[in-house]
Amino acid sequence: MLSKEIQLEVNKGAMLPLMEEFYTIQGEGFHTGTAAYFIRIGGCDVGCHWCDVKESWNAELHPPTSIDHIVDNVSKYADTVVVTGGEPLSWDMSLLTSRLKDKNLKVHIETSGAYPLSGTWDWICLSPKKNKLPTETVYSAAHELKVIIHNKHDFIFAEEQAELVNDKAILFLQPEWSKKEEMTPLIVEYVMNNPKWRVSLQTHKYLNIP
Ligand SMILES: C[S@@+](CC[C@H](N)C(=O)[O-])C[C@H]1O[C@@H](n2cnc3c(N)ncnc32)[C@H](O)[C@@H]1O
Ligand SMILES: Nc1nc2[nH]cc(C(=O)O)c2c(=O)[nH]1
Ligand code: SF4
Ligand SMILES: [Mg+2]
Repeated sequence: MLSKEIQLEVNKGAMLPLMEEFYTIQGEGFHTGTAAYFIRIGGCDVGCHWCDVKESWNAELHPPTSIDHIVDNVSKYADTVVVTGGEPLSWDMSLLTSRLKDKNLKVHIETSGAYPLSGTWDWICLSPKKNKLPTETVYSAAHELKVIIHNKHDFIFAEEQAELVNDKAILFLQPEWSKKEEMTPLIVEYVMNNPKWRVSLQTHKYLNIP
């Protein structure tokens, strides 16, 4: 249990349950191949059975960390920071993103969109999940839509989500890692037949980097 004082700071978004931070190459989606500093915030109740960071789900396992501390570390590295999780929109992202913007950083988010949008973002990657669908605020602001393909039905889900996202969003299909041998060839064929979509791979996993 957090003390009342710390809980208040977390509620304001002045402290956040930080799981890990690392400097790496963005592995997925539109910005694949570019250097970025990742901040992974704990806490997610969406429950994707194939999630590759289940250790992030329980926020209580990750120490509430002041955003000043988080921001001080970031600016030593690249000019782009990616906030991910867990589900970062479980928390109020306003204070964190405004501090990052004060440092002239480009601020990106990886989100399921399951909670209303908070914060100011240069790039929003929306990866919608069937279990807990995105809120309208995220559909309308997303810059890219990245749908994970774990089985054939996910192509139908992808088309439904493409109808709901704003029409400027760039559309990606990404194989679920444990099914990649089966799904990647289907994605390749699908994108050739439906060229409004692009392929996204988890390239960091092929490169053996974080
Ligand atoms: C771990 S999530 C954290 C951010 C947010 N909760 C979300 O789902 O967008 C980061 C990205 O990894 C993707 N992802 C998670 N597990 C995956 C897997 N097994 N295979 C492919 N992509 C995966 C998610 O869809 C999301 O785009
Ligand atoms: N290199 C690298 N790129 C990523 N893009 C999105 C990631 C995430 O977990 O949100 C991720 C990640 O964990 N590592
Ligand atoms: S929404 Fe993101 S962090 Fe949460 S379970 Fe799904 S993939 Fe994992
Ligand atoms: Mg990842």
